[in-house]
Amino acid sequence: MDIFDYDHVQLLPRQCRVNSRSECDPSIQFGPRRFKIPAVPANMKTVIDEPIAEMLAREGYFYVMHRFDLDAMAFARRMRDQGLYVSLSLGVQPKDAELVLQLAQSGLGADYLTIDIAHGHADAVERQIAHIKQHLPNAFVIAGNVGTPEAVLDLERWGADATKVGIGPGKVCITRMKTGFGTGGWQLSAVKWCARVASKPIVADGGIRHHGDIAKSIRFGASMVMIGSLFAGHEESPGETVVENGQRYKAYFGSASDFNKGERRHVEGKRILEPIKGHLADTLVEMREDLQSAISYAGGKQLMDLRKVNYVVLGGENAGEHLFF
Ligand SMILES: NC(=O)C1=CN([C@@H]2O[C@H](COP(=O)(O)OP(=O)(O)OC[C@H]3O[C@@H](n4cnc5c(N)ncnc54)[C@H](OP(=O)(O)O)[C@@H]3O)[C@@H](O)[C@H]2O)C=CC1
Ligand SMILES: Nc1nc2c(ncn2[C@@H]2O[C@H](COP(=O)(O)O)[C@@H](O)[C@H]2O)c(=O)[nH]1
Repeated sequence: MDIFDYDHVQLLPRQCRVNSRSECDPSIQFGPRRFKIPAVPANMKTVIDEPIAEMLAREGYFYVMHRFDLDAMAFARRMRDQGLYVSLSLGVQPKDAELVLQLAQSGLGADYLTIDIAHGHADAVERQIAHIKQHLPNAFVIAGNVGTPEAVLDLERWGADATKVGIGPGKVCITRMKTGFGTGGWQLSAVKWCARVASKPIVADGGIRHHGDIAKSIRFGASMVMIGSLFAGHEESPGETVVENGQRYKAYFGSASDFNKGERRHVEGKRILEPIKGHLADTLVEMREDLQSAISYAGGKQLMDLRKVNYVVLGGENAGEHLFF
């Protein structure tokens, strides 16, 4: 099995087929909608809040609202009142099953539902998918997180419309250190191996440190990329603003950290500070432009042309063994 992560891989250019990068289209059809870019801010409390969700929905980006201390029904109603799509997160507790019933009975429904727990290859996820499919059959269900092809096959068989791949590669993850498990350090390979067996879209979740990592995720089979830290340090980000030595930061903490949970039980996340790098809208534009450039290097015009390029794996004893022409 090839083992590599984002920093170990570089994509190889193919002859350019456009006169301007503006001819390259990085949009993606994901479930019932098409979005400007294949990237979504992580459904974490220090990454997304209601104003950011509204902005993303209005501007043609994908969003997944977090599920912590949120009145999800009120949020869904406000989105519907503005003619915006509804994309919520769910756990696997009775209150999450109850929310599905409330969304169905109120007629609000949901366009996207993301079942998002630490160990998504679980009976509780199978039950939750079945519950959603029974009561909200039109909702596009993303389920995770998982880190193996076997898990992807099971979640798809259970009815998930997309699976989210990534156990422990996140910047505020400590799962690997606390439990010894995960895809941290080889997330891109995990995406590749999961995508090989998948018959439905894969969401690559965690470990993205540069915009080019989005193109790499697409190359290895992802259709959407979930990103926490790169989105957490903006003026609009919901985390607390902290000033240290004249530099402004936003707090970014894991959903399984004691900061999010409010208790020290099964803590698998930490808190860090992300330097504030400007406005979210500007980063989204830059991400789109960088993807347009990437598609042009791929010798293509569409996002999926990225899948056609060769790559090299740098460094290590396997260096040079992965030149696929
Ligand atoms: N991508 C990643 O690597 C990780 C992401 N996270 C994120 O943190 C948030 C909180 O996660 P989580 O604690 O799962 O959410 P929840 O607190 O909603 O827990 C989900 C349910 O699954 C149970 N559960 C959790 N982990 C396991 C496990 N390893 N084996 C069996 N049962 C388990 C929990 O019970 P009990 O608590 O009693 O065990 C609980 O009933 C989520 O958004 C999740 O995505 C968390 C860790 C890793
Ligand atoms: N192991 C943990 N993973 C977590 C926690 N909170 C969130 N996450 C995951 O991280 C990604 C974001 O990763 P990044 O590298 O882009 O910052 C997020 O989408 C979750 O899947 C946590 O407490 N522990």
